[in-house]
Amino acid sequence: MNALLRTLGLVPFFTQQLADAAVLQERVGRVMAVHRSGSTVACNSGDRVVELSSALRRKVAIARPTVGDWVILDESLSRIETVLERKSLFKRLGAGESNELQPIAANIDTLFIVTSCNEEFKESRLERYLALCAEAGAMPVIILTKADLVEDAETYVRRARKTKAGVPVEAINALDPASIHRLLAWIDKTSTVALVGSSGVGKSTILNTLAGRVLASTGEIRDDDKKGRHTTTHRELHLLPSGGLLIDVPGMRELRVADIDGAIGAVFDDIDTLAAQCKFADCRHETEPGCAVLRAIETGALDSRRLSNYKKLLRENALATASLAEKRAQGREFAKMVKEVKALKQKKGEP
Ligand SMILES: Nc1nc2c(ncn2[C@@H]2O[C@H](COP(=O)(O)OP(=O)(O)OP(=O)(O)O)[C@@H](O)[C@H]2O)c(=O)[nH]1
Ligand SMILES: [Zn+2]
Repeated sequence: MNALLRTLGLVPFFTQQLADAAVLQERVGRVMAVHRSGSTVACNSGDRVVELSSALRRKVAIARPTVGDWVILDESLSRIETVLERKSLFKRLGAGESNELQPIAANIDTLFIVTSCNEEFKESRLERYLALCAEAGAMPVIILTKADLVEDAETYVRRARKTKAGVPVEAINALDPASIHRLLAWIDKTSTVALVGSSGVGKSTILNTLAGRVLASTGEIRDDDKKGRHTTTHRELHLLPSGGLLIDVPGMRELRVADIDGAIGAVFDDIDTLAAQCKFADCRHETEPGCAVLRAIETGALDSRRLSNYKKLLRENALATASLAEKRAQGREFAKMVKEVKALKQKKGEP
């Protein structure tokens, strides 16, 4: 297989989808960035800014290419014709009118959930990210920055570990390159890692140190242009000198998602296991007698905060799922109406 494309993360999962070797050599590429004027696609012959084919433009948002996608270009290498099946996908429900699912980043193998060892640290936020990660199909790693500023970083590590059984947790000082380089253990040569986390937790610092150059501005005022901080606003894949790719995903915290109760359940499987022992099969773990979940809270085995957050995420998801279902039903109604009008016109002999 081609070395460059492999460096960009082209693994058998994608090559298996390509029947034609020539296409593989010439027309396959990875979407490195999406901007207003088009998408930057890296392929064998270099980077090109391309448009979407008219067929792709007509498709629903979720089927259109996003950063991280593997695509096939047309023969002139100026348009994306096909989006290959995705290994994983982060998506969100568009706000307001366009209440439809939009792709955020595709083919992410590992999600670095970045938070810091101070009052910014919140288990509930971690649980939300973990559910989004499970839904997308990526592997989570929790990164605790600013471990150098506290005496009890271990306390934060313990709290982070409790958000999901088995989730890896790394405490680092993002200002110390040696500390950051420990993260390379989680970045394979062909894997793609995304960074998420609140503003100021050290995402740009991690990105810049791993990339070995300044890609994103950090919170400090830069001497060279005195421009000061500007928050990362676009999503772009960066190739790391040590192998692997990294992307900063801004604004993922407010991702509204629907249809993810399975992924939420995967994060809170400890509560589901307890719930199986409740006296009533439909126990809501509120005031019911014989509730194993409430008993676990009483004995201190389970945090009441965790149960509240579980219920909150399920409620939010139910609301979003209902609005998405409504939108889909409206779409179907509209399509039916168009069909009926057409049939009527045909009957009347109108064009
Ligand atoms: N002492 C210490 N400072 C850190 C650490 N990580 C980040 N900082 C500092 O925290 C500030 C914010 O870091 P950034 O890397 O800009 O944070 P960010 O997550 O990229 O923020 P946004 O771009 O707003 O999303 C900078 O001044 C960093 O130098 C750490 O582990 N230890
Ligand atoms: Zn119960």
